[in-house]
Order: sequence, then C-alpha cells, then structure tokens
Amino acid sequence: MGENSIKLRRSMLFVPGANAAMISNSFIYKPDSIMFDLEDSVALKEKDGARMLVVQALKHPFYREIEKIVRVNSLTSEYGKEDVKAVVSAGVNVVRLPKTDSAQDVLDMEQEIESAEKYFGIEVGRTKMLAAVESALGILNAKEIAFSTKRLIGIALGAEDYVRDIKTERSPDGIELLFARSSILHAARAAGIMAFDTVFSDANNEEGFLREATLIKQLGFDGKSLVNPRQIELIHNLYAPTQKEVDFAKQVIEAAEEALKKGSGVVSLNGKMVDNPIIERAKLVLQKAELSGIRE
Ligand SMILES: CC(=O)SCCNC(=O)CCNC(=O)[C@H](O)C(C)(C)COP(=O)(O)OP(=O)(O)OC[C@H]1O[C@@H](n2cnc3c(N)ncnc32)[C@H](O)[C@@H]1OP(=O)(O)O
Ligand SMILES: O=C([O-])CC(=O)C(=O)O
Ligand SMILES: [Mg+2]
Repeated sequence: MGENSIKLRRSMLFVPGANAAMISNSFIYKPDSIMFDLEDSVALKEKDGARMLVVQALKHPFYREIEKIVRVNSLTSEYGKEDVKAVVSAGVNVVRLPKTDSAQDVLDMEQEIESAEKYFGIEVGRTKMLAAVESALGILNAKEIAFSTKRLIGIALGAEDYVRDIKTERSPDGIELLFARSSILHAARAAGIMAFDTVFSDANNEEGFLREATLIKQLGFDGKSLVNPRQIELIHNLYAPTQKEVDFAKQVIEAAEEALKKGSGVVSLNGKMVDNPIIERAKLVLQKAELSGIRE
C-alpha cells in the first residue's frame, strides 16, 4: 500500500442480513466499512430472504460511498455458492470468508468469486477478500492464509468461535486470545495486509470495549469488527492521534528536514534520537490526523 493511500478500516460494523430495519439504516452511522452478514446472525430459514435484502442494499445509492463487505456462508454449506454469485453480481467490495482454516479455503472461495466475475462481466480481481480465522487450525495456518492470494485486504480474528474451539471462554483481559491475536497480526504484517480484531459482543459495556480496543491498538491492529453503532465513535476517537502525538510528529519532521540539509542521518530532538523509523512513524501520525482528526 502506497504511503499516500492509507485506507482507514478502524470500524467494520456487522449488520445482520435478515434485519431489514438495520440494513436500511446502517449507512447513517458512518463506520469505515459495513459488513452485511449472511452467516451466523441469520437463521437457516431466513438465508434466502437475507441474501435478497443484502443484494438490494449493495445496489442502493445510499451505500454507494461506503465500503461494503459481505460475510457469506461457507462453501461447505448449501448457501455459500449462491451467496457468492449474488453479492459479486451486486458489486460487493469485499467478501468476508468465515471460519477460514487453510489457504485452500481461501483459494476455493477465490475460484467461486472469479467464476462469478467472469459470468457477470466484472473485471477479474475487482472483488477483494477478507479471511476470518476462527479456529486453532486456522491460527496455526495464519501465515499461509495471509499469503494465499493478492485479493486479501486483510485477515481477521473471530474470537467467539475460536474460544469455543480451544475450549475456553473470553475473559475481560483477553489473555486467552493473546496467541491468536499475535499470530494474526504477524501473519498479516509479514504479508503486507491489514489485521482486524474480533467483535466485543456486549454493546452496553463501554468500559470493557475501550479496554479491549486499547489493547488491540497497542498490539498493532488496524481496527475491529463491531456489533453495535455505539462502538463506532469510541474506536474512531481512540485511533485518532492525540494533539501531543501530532505536535511531536511535526517536530520530528522539522528536525529531519534540518538533518537532511546538514547531510546527517541521525539527529537529536530534546535528547531523543530521531532516525528513519521514527520519521516514517511521524509521517503516518500526520496522515492519520488528517484523515481522522485529533483525539478528544
Ligand atoms: C459472533 C458473531 O458472529 S458477531 C456478528 C453477527 N452479529 C451481529 O451482526 C449482531 C449485530 N448487532 C445487534 O444485533 C445488536 O446491536 C445487539 C443485539 C448487539 C444489541 O442490540 P440492542 O441493544 O437492541 O441495540 P441498540 O439498543 O444499541 O440499538 C440502537 C439502534 O441501533 C440499531 N442497531 C443496533 N445494532 C446495529 C447494527 N449492528 N447495525 C445496524 N444498526 C444497528 C438498532 O436497530 C437501533 O435502531 P433504532 O434506534 O432505529 O431502533
Ligand atoms: O468474526 C467475528 O469477530 C465474529 C465471529 O464470527 C466470531 O467471533 O466467531
Ligand atoms: Mg464466528
């Protein structure tokens, strides 16, 4: 990704595909991405209806400006292939593959997407993918998954299924997720794609949400899947640089320009070393401040 073209994906709001009211309103909350769900939030008898509702939303002018992701059903279910055809033809930006256990799972899904693109006369490769890893096997294969295809914008953790698989449950400090989060983060960074954290399901627990969001930001994640619109502003604000960070970044850039004039590689800023990684980080802080504003 070019340094002038960072795309913010701090907030990816899940919207249950069978809920017509939520689907018709979700764009007003302005998350970075909307994630219509056809998988686990939709009852079996509602799968076909949900697919139709989501297709309508994908085509609706209200959703033209926002990044649209759809979590489709697995290809091992009877709904997966129909889901892929429908959402690709309706112009989805990103297909989220749930319960990804291996690189082969991604490639199988990519093949379905490619057939649909060809069938509907869509440029091959236009539909991007996001692989959600939700099992012990998937975590052990995270690197191969992250490197599997150029279509991937990133990989995400699905912790509700993951804790069930490793036979534990989620705790307030999230110690049980540390290995999975670190694995996903490193696989994504090594492959040059984005890393997304899982949902925090208790929409009324603002303090718990902020604790978790602070942790995953510090670990290096680009953002988080969300279940409720009230979580959007909280995470946008948390991810916005502080005034102090912006002031420091400006000083770093000035010091670096001075150093360049003098022809020296390392400079000191109030006794702290300033060299290339610090300069690059300062540029990123300023870019983020421009895109997201400054933290309140
Ligand atoms: C493990 C997994 O697979 S997670 C992914 C699948 N799950 C989901 O997608 C769940 C999505 N979220 C939800 O269904 C709900 O937010 C819940 C169940 C978590 C909480 O429900 P509530 O407490 O009723 O939500 P709340 O009172 O905050 O709703 C306020 C408003 O936001 C809307 N809203 C709530 N969640 C969403 C959402 N995810 N997308 C769009 N709109 C939403 C409600 O419709 C309501 O709108 P209204 O004021 O116009 O009536
Ligand atoms: O991917 C997510 O964050 C939601 C999910 O399906 C899970 O946690 O199992
Ligand atoms: Mg899941």
